[in-house]
Amino acid sequence: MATSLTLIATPCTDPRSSSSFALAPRLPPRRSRDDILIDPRNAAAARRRVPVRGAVRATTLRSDQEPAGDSGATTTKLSAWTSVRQERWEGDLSVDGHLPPWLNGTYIRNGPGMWDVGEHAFHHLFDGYATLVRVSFRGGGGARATGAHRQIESEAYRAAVARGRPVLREFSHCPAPAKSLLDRVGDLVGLVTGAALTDNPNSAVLPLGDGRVMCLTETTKSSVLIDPDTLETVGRFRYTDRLGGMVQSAHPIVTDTEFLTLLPDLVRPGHLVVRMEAGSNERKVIGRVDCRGGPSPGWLHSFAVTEKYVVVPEMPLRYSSASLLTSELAPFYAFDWVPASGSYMHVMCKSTGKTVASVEVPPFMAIHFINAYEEEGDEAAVVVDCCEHYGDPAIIETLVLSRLRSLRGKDVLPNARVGRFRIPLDGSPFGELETALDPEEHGRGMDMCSINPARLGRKYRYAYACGARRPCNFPNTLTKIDLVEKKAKSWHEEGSVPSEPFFVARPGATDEDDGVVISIVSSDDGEGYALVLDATTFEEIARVRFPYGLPYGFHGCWIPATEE
Ligand SMILES: CC1=C(/C=C/C(C)=C/C=C/C(C)=C/C=C/C=C(C)/C=C/C=O)C(C)(C)CCC1
Ligand SMILES: [Fe+2]
Repeated sequence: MATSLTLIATPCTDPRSSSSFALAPRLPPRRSRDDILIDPRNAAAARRRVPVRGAVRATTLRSDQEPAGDSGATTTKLSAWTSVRQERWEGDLSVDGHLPPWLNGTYIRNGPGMWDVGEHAFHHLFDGYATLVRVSFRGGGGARATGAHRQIESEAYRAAVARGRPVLREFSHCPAPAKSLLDRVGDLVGLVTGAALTDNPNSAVLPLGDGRVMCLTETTKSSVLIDPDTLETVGRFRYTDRLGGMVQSAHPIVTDTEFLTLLPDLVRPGHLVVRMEAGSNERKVIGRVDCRGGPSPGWLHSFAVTEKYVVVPEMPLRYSSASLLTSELAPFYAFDWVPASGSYMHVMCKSTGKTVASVEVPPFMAIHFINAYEEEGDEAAVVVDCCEHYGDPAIIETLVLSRLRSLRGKDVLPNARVGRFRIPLDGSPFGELETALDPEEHGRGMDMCSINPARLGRKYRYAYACGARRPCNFPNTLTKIDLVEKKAKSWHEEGSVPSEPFFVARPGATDEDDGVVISIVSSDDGEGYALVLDATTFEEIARVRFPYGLPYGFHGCWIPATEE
C-alpha cells in the first residue's frame, strides 16, 4: 500500500475565488466505505458525497486500528475525528442566515486536524498535526464570507510528512528508540536538550498586541508565527531571552500591551511567571513560585489572572520527569496522577513578583481556567473559575481517538462543573472550591471556555463553553453560563460536534454579552460550518458553510478588520 504523504500541488480553479488552490497529500487508497472526491467547486456535491469531474483526489485518512464501534460510529459521516483531507484550501463560503453588519474581521481556529501520517495513526486527540481554519467576515451583513484551512508547517509536521511517520515526540507518541549505539547517544541528547519533543503548535492561536499572530502548544519550541490572511507558517517565534525551559503554558494571557505566561521548572519544581511586552521577543521574569507538592510541577495547560495578580494552579496531575527523560509514556502520557501530593493555588503580585497567597485546596483537575477576579473588603480574596473535572483525570483517556470514534451516543463523558476557588488573601492556609452553578444546567459537561475579553481579570457574569446533552461521549452543546443567575442556555444539534464557543464583542458595546459567539461545527451528515450565535439570546443567527466537513479543533481568536 502506498503510504507516502508526499505533497503534490494540485490546481483548483474555484470559480468563486481566483486565489483558491489546494496542496493535496498523495494518500494511500482508501480502505473503508466512504472513499470520496471532494471538490470545493461544488459544495452541494461534496455534501452529498457525489464525485465531481476533475476534482482534487482526496482521501479521508482514517486509522485501521479504529474499533468496530457502535451503530453511531458506523453510519455517521461526522468529520470531527477524521484527518483533514487536503493540506490546504481557500475559497468563498456561503452564508445561511443574517450576519450582523458590524461583524468585520477574521476568526481563526487552531487544532489537531491531521491524525494520520503514512501508516501511522495517532492514538490521542492531542497528537494531531496543527490545522488552522479561517473564516473572514466582510461586514455589512452580506451573504458571503471567505474561508480557508491550512496545516501549520512545524518541524514535527514536515519531518513526519517526509519520513511517512512521526519523528518527534507527540502527546501520546514516543518514537521508537534508535537501534545503533551512536544513534542512541543522539536520542539521549535529544531528550536532555528537548530536541526530541514536538513543536506541533496545535492548541492556541493568539493575536499579539503588535499585530503578529502566534500559534503554540505546551513545548516552548512550538511557538510559531503565522500569516492570518494566508495561514502560512511565517516561522518559529524566537525568544531572545535566555530563560530556556522545555515547556510552557499553552495559554499565555495576551493583551494589547503584554504577554504573560508560566514556565514550569521541572528540575527544581516551581514556575517562573514571565512577561513579554508587545513588540518584543524578550520574556522577563516577574517572579518564581515554588511548588508545594512533588515530585514535579502540576500540569499547567492554562492559568488565570486578575487585574493585580497571576494565579498559579498546582494540581495532582504532574509532569512526569521519568517519561520526559526516558521517552516512555507515563500513566497519563506525559503526566503522573499523584493525589497524595496535594492541590494548591498560588497568587503572585504582578508588580512586585511576591507570592501573596499559597493555599491548599481540595483535589482538582482543571485543564482550562475561565477567569479570575479580586474581591475586596474585610474578607479580601481572589476568586478563580475553571472547567473542573471533580478531581479526576479520566477526561484525558476520554479523549483517545478510538473512544471518540466508537462510543458516540454512549454516556461516557466524565462529569465536569464550573469550579470556583476562593483564595483568601489574609494568610489563611486553605482555599475553598465550590460548584458555581448546578452542573445539570449544562448537562454535567464543561470545557473549552471563553469570556468577553473586556472582563479579563475582572468580576464578570457570562462564560461560554461546551456542555453536554447526554448521553454523549464528548461535549456536544454550546452553552452560555450566567454566573449571577446560575442558569445556562444551550445550542445543540443531534450528532454534531461543536468546538469552543468564542465570544466576539460588538464594537462599542457596553453590555457584557453584546456580541456574537462563533464556533466551528462538524455535523452528523458530514458538513462543516462556522455557527454564529447571538451572544445575548444565544439564538442561532447564521451558518457559514465550508464545502467539506472539518476536523474538530481547540481554540479560536478574532482579528478585527483594519480600516482601509
Ligand atoms: C507537556 C509535554 C508534552 C506535550 C503536551 C501536549 C502537546 C499537550 C496538549 C494538550 C492539549 C492540546 C489539551 C487540550 C485540552 C482539550 C480539552 C480538555 C477538550 C475538552 C473538550 O471539551 C510532550 C511534548 C508530550 C512532552 C513534554 C511535556
Ligand atoms: Fe487549551
